[in-house]
Amino acid sequence: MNVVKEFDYLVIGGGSGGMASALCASEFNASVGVIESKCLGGICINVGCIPNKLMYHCSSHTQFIRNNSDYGFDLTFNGFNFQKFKKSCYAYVKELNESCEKDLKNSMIEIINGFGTFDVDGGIIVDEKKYKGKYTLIAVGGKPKLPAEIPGAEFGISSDQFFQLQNFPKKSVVVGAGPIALEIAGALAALGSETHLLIREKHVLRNFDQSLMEASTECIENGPIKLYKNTNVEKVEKNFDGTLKIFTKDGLILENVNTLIWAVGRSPSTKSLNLDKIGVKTNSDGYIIVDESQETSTSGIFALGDVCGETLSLSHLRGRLLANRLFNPKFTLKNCILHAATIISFHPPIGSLGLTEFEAIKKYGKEQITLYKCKFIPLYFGITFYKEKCIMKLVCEGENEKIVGIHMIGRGIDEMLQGFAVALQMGVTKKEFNFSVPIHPTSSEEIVLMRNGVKPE
Ligand SMILES: Cc1cc2nc3c(=O)[nH]c(=O)nc-3n(C[C@H](O)[C@H](O)[C@H](O)COP(=O)(O)OP(=O)(O)OC[C@H]3O[C@@H](n4cnc5c(N)ncnc54)[C@H](O)[C@@H]3O)c2cc1C
Ligand SMILES: NC(=O)c1ccc[n+]([C@@H]2O[C@H](COP(=O)([O-])OP(=O)(O)OC[C@H]3O[C@@H](n4cnc5c(N)ncnc54)[C@H](O)[C@@H]3O)[C@@H](O)[C@H]2O)c1
Repeated sequence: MNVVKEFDYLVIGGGSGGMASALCASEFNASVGVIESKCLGGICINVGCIPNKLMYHCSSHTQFIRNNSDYGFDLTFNGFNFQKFKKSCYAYVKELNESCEKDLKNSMIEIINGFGTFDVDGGIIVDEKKYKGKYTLIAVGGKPKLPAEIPGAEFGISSDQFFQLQNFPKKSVVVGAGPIALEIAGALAALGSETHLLIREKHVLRNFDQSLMEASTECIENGPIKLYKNTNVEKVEKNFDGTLKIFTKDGLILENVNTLIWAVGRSPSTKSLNLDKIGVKTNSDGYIIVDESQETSTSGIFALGDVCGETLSLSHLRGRLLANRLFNPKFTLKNCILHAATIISFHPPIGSLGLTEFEAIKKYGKEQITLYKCKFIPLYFGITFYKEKCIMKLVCEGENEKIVGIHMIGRGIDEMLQGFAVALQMGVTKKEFNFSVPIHPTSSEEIVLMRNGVKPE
C-alpha cells in the first residue's frame, strides 16, 4: 500500500499525552498528524479526570449543605437532579472536545479520524490509507479491566459507562481499592446512594504512602461508605427487575443493587496495533517498554502515557520533553528526575507527590531518610459539628534533608500540591521550607511549620 502522506511527527492517539506532544512539536514547525479513533481529549476529558472531578465538585455541595447551619444559614434542601448535572457535564465535555480540535487546527496539525494499525514498514493504516512519520508516537492509552473470570461480571459497568447511567443509583456497589474506586464511591455516597465498597485486602490505596493508605481507609470507615475488607466477589446475578444480587466468597450477599461498578485496574490498548509487525516490545502485561527517551525497541517509534503504564502527570510532561528533544534544536535539558503527582478527588481529597516512604528507603537506604508528620483539624471545621482531619507528611533524604516526597489528605490539599511540585522539581530542602513565609491562616502553612523530624521505624 502506498503512503498517502508523510509527516515529521505522526501521533497515534489524541488523548492527553498525544495531544501535548503533538502541540509542542508544532511549535517547532514540525508537520504533525494526529490519528484518533474516538473523541479528542482521550480518557481524561471524555470519561476520566474531567467528568470525575465535576462529580467531585457536585458532591462537594452536599458537604456545604451539611455544614451550612453551623455557619448560620437556614436553607431548605429539595433534592439533587442527576439528569441536569449530567447534561451540564456532557455539554462541558463537548466544549473541551471542540477546543482540542480547535487547538490542533490552529497549530496546523492534521486530524486523521479512525482506528490506526501499524504496517510492516512502520506506516500506520487508517481506513485503507497509509500515513508515515519520520518519528512516530504511540499514545493510545488503555481501557478498563473487567474480571471476566467472575460469573455475571458483565452485569457490572466500568468507569467508562458511569456517565451513561440513566438514573442515579439508589444502591451501588463499587469493587476495587484504587483511585477510581475511591473517586466514584466517594461521590456516589456523598450524593446519597447507599454505597458499598468491596476491597480484597485490609486497606485501600495500597500503592500509596502508608500514611495515606491508613488515613484514607480510616476516613472511609468513619464516613457514609460501607466498607468490606478482605472480600472477593464470587458471582453476580441479575434479577427480573434489573437489580443485581452480588455474592462474595465469604458468604456476604448484597441484594437489590442498582449499579455495580468494577474499578479493578486498566490494561493498555496495544492488542490491535500490530506491534509485533514492527518489533515494538511489550512487557508481560502488554505495556510498551521504552527507554529514558521514550523510545521503544524500534528506532524512531516512541511511546508514552497509559500505554506505558505511567500516570497522566508524567505523560504530559514527557510528551513535551520528547517533542523538544526531537524538534527543538535549542533544547539542551538532559533527562532529569521527574516527581510523579496524583490527586484523588475524594472527600477529603488525597494527594501524593514524589516518593513514598517505602520507595525512598528502597532508593536511598533507611538511615538517609527523615520524616516529618502533622495532623490537625483545618480551620473550616473549627466551628462545624462534622470534623475532618488533615494529615501531612514529608519524606526527606540525606543530611541536607532534600524533600523527595509529600503526602497529604485533607480539605483543599488538591489545590495545594502544585506549588510544592515546583519546589520539589527545583530540589528544595526542609531548611528552605523552614525559612519560607507561612501564609496564615491556611492549612498549607502547616507544611512549612513542621518540626522534629523522625527516622522511619
Ligand atoms: C475515571 C478516571 C479518572 C481519572 N482521573 C484522573 C485524575 O484526576 N488525574 C490524573 O492525573 N489522571 C486521572 N486519570 C488517568 C488519566 O485519565 C490517564 O492517565 C490519561 O488520560 C492517559 O492519557 P493517554 O494520552 O496516555 O491516553 P488516553 O487519554 O487514553 O488517550 C488515548 C487515545 O488514543 C485513542 N486510540 C486508542 N487506540 C487507537 C488507535 N489504534 N487508533 C487511533 N486512536 C486510538 C483513544 O480513543 C484515546 O482517545 C483518570 C482515569 C480514569 C479512567
Ligand atoms: N486522581 C487520579 O490521579 C486518578 C483517578 C483515577 C484513576 N487514575 C489512574 O487510573 C488508573 C486506573 O485506576 P484504578 O483505580 O482502576 O486502578 P488501580 O490499578 O490503581 O487499582 C485497582 C484496584 O482494584 C483491585 N482489584 C483488582 N482486581 C480485583 C478484583 N477482582 N476484585 C477486587 N479488587 C480488585 C486492586 O487490588 C487495586 O486495588 C491508575 O493508573 C490511576 O492512577 C488516576
